Amino acid sequence: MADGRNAGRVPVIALTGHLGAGKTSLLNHLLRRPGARLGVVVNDFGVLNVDAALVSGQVDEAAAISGGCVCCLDDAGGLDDALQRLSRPRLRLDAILVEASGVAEPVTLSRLIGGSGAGWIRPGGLVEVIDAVEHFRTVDLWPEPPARYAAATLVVVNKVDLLPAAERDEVVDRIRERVRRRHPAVPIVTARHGRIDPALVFDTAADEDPIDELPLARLMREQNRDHHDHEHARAASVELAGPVSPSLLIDLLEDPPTGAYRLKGRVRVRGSRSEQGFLVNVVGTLIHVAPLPQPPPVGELVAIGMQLDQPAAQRRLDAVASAPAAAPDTAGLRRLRRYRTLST
Ligand SMILES: Nc1nc2c(ncn2[C@@H]2O[C@H](COP(=O)(O)OP(=O)(O)OP(=O)(O)O)[C@@H](O)[C@H]2O)c(=O)[nH]1
Repeated sequence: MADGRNAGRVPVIALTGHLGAGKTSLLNHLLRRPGARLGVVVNDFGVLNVDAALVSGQVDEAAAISGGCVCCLDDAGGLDDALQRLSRPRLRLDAILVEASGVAEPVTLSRLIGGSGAGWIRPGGLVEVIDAVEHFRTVDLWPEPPARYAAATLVVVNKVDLLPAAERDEVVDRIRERVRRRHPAVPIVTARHGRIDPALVFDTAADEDPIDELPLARLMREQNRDHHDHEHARAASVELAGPVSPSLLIDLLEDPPTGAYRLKGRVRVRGSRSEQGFLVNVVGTLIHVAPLPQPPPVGELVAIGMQLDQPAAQRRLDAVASAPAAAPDTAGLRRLRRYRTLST
């Protein structure tokens, strides 16, 4: 999605989890992924605990919040300032990652990001990292599952390598069951050292991206080609040669294909006078619709998820691509504009 950088707001993704759950490991893993320009906000008293080479190579500007936990600051001024700085268009970031301190409250943090008036950003999801070994001793201690599960758009059950092999499935199932009780639809993946597929979290460069735009990315991509350290997400995509039906598009955004964690696209719709372009993004239940300066000559829709039912997702995307959109669909346009208004 080459012009997404210029047209869309920068997604802000929060990484939360109890002390020592593996947030920094997950952050480092994401930063190691070539092909994305990332900004990082940590509220760890200014200590950016990532490899210095990675920071200088891939992160354009790191903003650190001092003064403790972001969600405890009176006016969240620290977070807003950091997001303001990192979302400046000249940085052309693909995503901003906020690593919360181990005591941050995910529900509050998610509200702070969602309600932030800072810069050109949009909420990009909240990844809750769970320590599979310590979880029932530290976080999930009461009969009711913790409220923090409800704020997550993705749950990563980390440190599964430290569970005795004979107990692994049982413990992971128990965590899954507790999370599901609070948040039935949230995707849950397991990981070692936070190694999840970065495609779940942000857009990464495709092999066909121009070499001079992302030289470092290309280099690392080539180096990493045969080095698979995580399970890959599945994806389905479709090219949109013509305008789409806004009603069908919104139906898709509100009820994504089974197993789709992210859905994104650039589309053209027919208005009463002219065609308009929109950038759409779904993460979990977050829907974001932004106008594009120009309708894209050719659009696309992409669905991504670890447990994506790929053939079913392909059928849903193909249905949007092939449905006739000859006449302006007034009711659909109204629904699309409502999301656009909610997204600003
Ligand atoms: N064996 C194993 N160790 C892990 C895994 N993930 C993280 N660790 C280790 O656990 C420790 C804590 O991991 P971090 O990534 O620093 O955790 P954190 O959530 O950022 O910690 P705080 O910032 O202190 O809250 C580090 O020593 C990691 O190397 C994992 O999946 N397996």
